[in-house]
Amino acid sequence: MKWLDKQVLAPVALDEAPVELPTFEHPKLEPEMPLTRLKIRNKIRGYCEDFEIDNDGYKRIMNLLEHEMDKGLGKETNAAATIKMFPTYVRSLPDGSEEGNFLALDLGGTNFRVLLITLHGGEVKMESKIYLIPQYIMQGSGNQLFDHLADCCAKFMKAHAISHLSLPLGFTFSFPCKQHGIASASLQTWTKGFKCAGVEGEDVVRMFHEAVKRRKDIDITCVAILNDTVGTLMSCAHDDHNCEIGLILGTGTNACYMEKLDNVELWDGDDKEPKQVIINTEWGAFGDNKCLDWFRTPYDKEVDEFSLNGGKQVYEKMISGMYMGEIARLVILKLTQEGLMFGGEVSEELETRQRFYTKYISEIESDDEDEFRNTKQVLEEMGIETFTIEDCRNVRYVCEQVSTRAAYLASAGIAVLLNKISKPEITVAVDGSLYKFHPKFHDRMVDKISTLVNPGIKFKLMVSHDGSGRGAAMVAAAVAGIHFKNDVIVSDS
Ligand SMILES: Nc1ncnc2c1ncn2[C@@H]1O[C@H](COP(=O)(O)OP(=O)(O)OP(=O)(O)O)[C@@H](O)[C@H]1O
Repeated sequence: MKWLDKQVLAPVALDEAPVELPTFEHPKLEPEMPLTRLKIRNKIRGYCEDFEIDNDGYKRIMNLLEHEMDKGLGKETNAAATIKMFPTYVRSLPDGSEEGNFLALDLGGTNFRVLLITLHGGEVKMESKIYLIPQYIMQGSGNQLFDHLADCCAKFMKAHAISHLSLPLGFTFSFPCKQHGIASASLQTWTKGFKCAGVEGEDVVRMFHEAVKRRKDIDITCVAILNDTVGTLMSCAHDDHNCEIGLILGTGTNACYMEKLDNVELWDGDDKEPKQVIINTEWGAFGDNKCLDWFRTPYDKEVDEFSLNGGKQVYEKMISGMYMGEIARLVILKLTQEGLMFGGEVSEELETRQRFYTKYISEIESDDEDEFRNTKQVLEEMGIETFTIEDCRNVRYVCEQVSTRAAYLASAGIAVLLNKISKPEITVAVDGSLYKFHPKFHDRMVDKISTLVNPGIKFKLMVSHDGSGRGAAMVAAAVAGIHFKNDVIVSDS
């Protein structure tokens, strides 16, 4: 085993100035702790203190976010707004009586899925298959991407012996899009590692239909395009009628909510009842106008600099799974280079971009503090030859700082939406691996939202299972006219 059982202190270069005894609560300090370790912890805290934002700071972030959202909703101000607040053309929520067979596609992050969904008597049956999108396609041409999607659909339909059927399809496409109707959306900008040429500004439903036509062996009509936040909200609202917010905390982050039509100056659809529409906020772009620069750390700036979309998705880059591990890696690397961890020995893996996976943060924060079994495993995987229990404690501290800020930033966003909706009881549907697998994300969010939300609003965060598939089928059901019970579930412009 490479880690050291004994508390061997790493040789560190420290100045000899008198050290003030720390008063901080975490990491817990044993009274007999050697002074050198206190000094190291003090220094590590110094490097991490920019991740700590007090409640006044979070309230300031909320004010900024609300201001940006209002700009996004306003007719005159939308063009210059960073948060686009796209109306989705989904006007009301499912009631469980939707019926039929549907295809759904889910593209938006690490995987592409094709699903066959049956809605019947409030029950949902699903069969699905995940298909990889190779890196060369993620960053190739648009036609290549859509040909690949159509190819996966054809393979799936063949495998399920449904190639001869013409089923309605709901397409969950989780990138910032301006919708022109329920089945028409132009991509505004690629995010989350995608960069296919010739798609930005184009209608992605049209491009998908063209790819289907090019191959001639399948007949698919996309009747609805939606974002994964909308799918998440629809899927959860099927079971919980207080659900009015959809939140994604996965590769990226985004949220949608039900807004009154009166507040949506950009609305160009009909004004039938219910006078409301789901707004896809695309809040990941919050901060792209530099309004959050007052608390961004040098690590955030470096992550941005080395991303495919520099200067964009600033809020997303401080919250979501695609970036969180990388932020932690940069902090740990810096601390090691400063001689504060691992005896100053930097491994090749620690120097490699994207090598410290966000799932490591979940594993490390799940650890039993006496043993640090997961942390030791992660450090071994990171090629760290020699480390102490104190190093494990400090690595965990860094992970906690990075992930807590992410949870609190997402909480500030949710508090803004809860205050906007302002109903006595509101459920927030949440999906995404970061939220589902991080051991403390949910609890930290509940704590922080409780301190930030207006009094009199009760909220619940609820995991929404497979929203991208189920939600897409529910919207498709409404559009395809198979569901007749509701007057209007969606409306086309
Ligand atoms: N155990 C884990 N703990 C925390 N984060 C994780 C874990 N496993 C995966 N992730 C992060 O979650 C992201 C994947 O999210 P998800 O599985 O929700 O899929 P996605 O559809 O790609 O995301 P999105 O909905 O944002 O497009 C990865 O970027 C990864 O960093």
